[in-house]
Amino acid sequence: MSTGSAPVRLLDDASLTELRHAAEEILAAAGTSATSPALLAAVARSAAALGAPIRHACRPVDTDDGLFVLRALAVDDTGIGSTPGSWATAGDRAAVHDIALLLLATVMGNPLAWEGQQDGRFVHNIVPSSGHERAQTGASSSVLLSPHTEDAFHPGRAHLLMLGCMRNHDAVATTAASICKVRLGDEDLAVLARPEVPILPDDAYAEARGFDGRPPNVPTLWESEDGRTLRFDPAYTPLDEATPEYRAAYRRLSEQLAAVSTAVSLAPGEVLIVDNDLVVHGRVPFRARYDGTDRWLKRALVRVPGRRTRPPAEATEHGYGQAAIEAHAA
Ligand SMILES: O=C(O)CCC(=O)C(=O)O
Ligand SMILES: [Fe+2]
Repeated sequence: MSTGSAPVRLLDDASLTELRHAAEEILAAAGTSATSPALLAAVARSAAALGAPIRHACRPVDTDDGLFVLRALAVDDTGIGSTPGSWATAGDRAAVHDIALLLLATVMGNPLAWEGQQDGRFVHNIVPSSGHERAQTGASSSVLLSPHTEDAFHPGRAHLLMLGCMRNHDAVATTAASICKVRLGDEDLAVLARPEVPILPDDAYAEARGFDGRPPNVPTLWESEDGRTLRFDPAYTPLDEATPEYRAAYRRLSEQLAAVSTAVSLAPGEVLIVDNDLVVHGRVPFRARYDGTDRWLKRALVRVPGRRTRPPAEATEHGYGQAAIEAHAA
């Protein structure tokens, strides 16, 4: 792993003021960043009125890194208050940043929420939580969060993942590895395009994990109309059910991804945008503080209308009974 030099996109002062005012106005009217039809309508209206420099900064990923960092609203470390001890107690803390993230997400595409995750909110709080130190979810800390496609178990998963940093005193890095940088032989590519094993719902989805339908087998890597696409989550893939040939190809893919992995240590106000079809992300281990000064990220998920990266067979998957909710009507 190397310390990354992620492409950085800046916003000029006028655009930052524009974004902040838009977010503050919506928050003042709604009084909360929790999901409501009125909030989503206000976000849609306001996002449509944002100026050209913001739109330009939100253009699609345009390098082989499959990601970029956007310097968005400055974060007032005192003003946002202490880091919540879990997503469940975060409520409306730093809500203006929730709405700014939702505005940017709406410029990039259509924000996505899950009925079974974080109360159906469109912006999630990612903080280390006591008792979850070793989990393979955003709430963990002391273990490596393995590289994964976000919500890989589901056909409605996001095209883009956004991680906005509120606080990160220990410079804990998010990891990212792009399939564009991986070199695999034709044989491995062909093997990994076969649907041989399922990807099971991760621990953040209690209800989906109890779903009693048969898990569909899915490909790991394929060529789509819009290029090579990856769907990868080794921590939730029962590889022992795959053929030795598949396991070997999967191992080579994992090794290659590890070799090209970069570390992005976000500073407050920075938003990491990851293309979820090209890049797997994770996080290095760290020691949680549990004193109100812990690392704190805001996460948004985005569907990009018109993307042709998903195989037609995904349309028949049950998604383990989980409903993906899009913020704005198509
Ligand atoms: O904490 C991080 O840097 C990434 C966590 C993660 O995988 C996520 O929020 O989806
Ligand atoms: Fe993730």
